[in-house]
Amino acid sequence: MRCLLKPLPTASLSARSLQVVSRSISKRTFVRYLPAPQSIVSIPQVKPLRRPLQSQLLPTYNCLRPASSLSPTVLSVARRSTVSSNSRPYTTGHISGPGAPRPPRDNKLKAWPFVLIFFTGAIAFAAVLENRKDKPRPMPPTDTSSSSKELPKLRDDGPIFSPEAVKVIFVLGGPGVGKGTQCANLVKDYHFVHLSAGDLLREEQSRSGTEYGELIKTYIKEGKIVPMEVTIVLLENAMKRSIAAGKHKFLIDGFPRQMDQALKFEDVVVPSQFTLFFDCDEETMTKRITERGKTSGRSDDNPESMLKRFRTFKETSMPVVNYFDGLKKVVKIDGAKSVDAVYADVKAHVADRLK
Ligand SMILES: Nc1ncnc2c1ncn2[C@@H]1O[C@H](COP(=O)(O)OP(=O)(O)OP(=O)(O)O)[C@@H](O)[C@H]1O
Ligand SMILES: O=c1ccn([C@@H]2O[C@H](COP(=O)(O)O)[C@@H](O)[C@H]2O)c(=O)[nH]1
Repeated sequence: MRCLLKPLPTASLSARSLQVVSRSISKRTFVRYLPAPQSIVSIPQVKPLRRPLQSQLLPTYNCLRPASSLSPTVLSVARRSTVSSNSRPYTTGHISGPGAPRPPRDNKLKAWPFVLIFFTGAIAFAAVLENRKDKPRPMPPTDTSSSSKELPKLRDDGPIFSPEAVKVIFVLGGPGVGKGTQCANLVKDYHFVHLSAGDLLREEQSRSGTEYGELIKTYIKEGKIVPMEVTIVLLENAMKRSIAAGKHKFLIDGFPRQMDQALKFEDVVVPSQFTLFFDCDEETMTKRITERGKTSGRSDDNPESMLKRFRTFKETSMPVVNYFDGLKKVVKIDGAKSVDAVYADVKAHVADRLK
C-alpha cells in the first residue's frame, strides 16, 4: 500500500489528524515532494524504521522542505529511491509541469474512511463469530398443543425432607437393563419403597381428569424426558403418602434422567444417599426389551422408540451418572449378568448401606 502525501502546511492539520496520519505513514511507503531538482522523491519505508530516521521524517512529511534542510541520511535514502515521474504511474497524476508538485489538497479526511472501514469490519466480524458460537437450544416441543400446558410450580425454599430422616437411593441404567427387576429384589429383602418414575408417569397418563395425559403420552412414545415439574411433583406426592404411612426408605428408579431433574430434586425434595448404576451393552438391553415387549403393552417397547430411548439415555441421562460419579456417589454394577448374579453384586457392594 502506498500513501501519497502532498505539500500541506503542518499547521493546517489538527493534532489528532497528525497523529493518525503519522501512524499510517509509519507503516507505508510514502512519497514526498522535493523542490528541486527531482519532481518526486519516494522514500520507501524500511521495516522497522530506524528511530533516528523516523524522528527526522515524521515531523516533515507534510510540508515542503528544501533538500538542504534534511539530514544527509534522510537525503541519501530519498535520493536512492527517487524515480522519474514517468516510471511511477501512481505518482505521475500528481505532477503538472516538469518538477512541479500539484497544488495541495486537503488531506485531513483521507485517513478517516480507512479507520471507519476497519472498525465497521471488525464489529461485523465479531458479530458473525458470536452467532456461530454453539449455544444451547431449547428442546423443540414434540406436541405443541400439550407442551404449551402450564406446568406445576416447584417450590424453591429448600428440601422438604432431611436426608437423615428420609433415605433416597437413585437407580439408573439404560432402558431394559433390569432396574425394576433388581428393585423388586431390594424391596423384598430391605423393605424399600420402590418408586419408578416411568410407572408414575404412565399412571398419571391414564388417570381420568389429568391435564398432562397427552403430554406424557407423546414424550414417552418419543423416548424423551417429560418436563421435570411433572415428574418431581408425582414423586414428591408418592413419597409423602409413604412417609405418612411410616415408610422412609426409597428406591427411585429411572430418575433423575436429566441434569435439571437431578439438581432440582435434591434442592426441593431431599438429597440422595447414592446412585446404583447398572451398566450394560445395547445389544443385551435390546433383547430384553424385545422379549418384554411381547407382553408389556408399553407404547415404547418397539424398535423405533427403543432407538430413541437409547439415544436419550446416552445424551441426556449419562451426564447425570457422570455428575454423581464426580461426587463419588455412584456404585456401578454389571447389569449384563443373570438376574441372580446382578443381585449378588448389588448386595456385595452396598448391603451395609441398605439397612
Ligand atoms: N439380568 C437379567 N437377565 C435377563 N433378563 C433380565 C435381567 N434383568 C431383567 N431382565 C428382563 O428384562 C426385561 C427388562 O427388565 P426391567 O423391566 O427390570 O428393566 P428396566 O431397566 O426397569 O426397564 P425400563 O427402563 O425400560 O423400565 C424384563 O423382561 C426382565 O424380566
Ligand atoms: O424421570 C423420568 C422417567 C421416565 N420418563 C419417561 O418415561 C419413559 C419410560 O421410563 P422407564 O423408566 O423406562 O419406565 C422414558 O423413556 C421417558 O420417556 C421421563 O420422562 N422422566
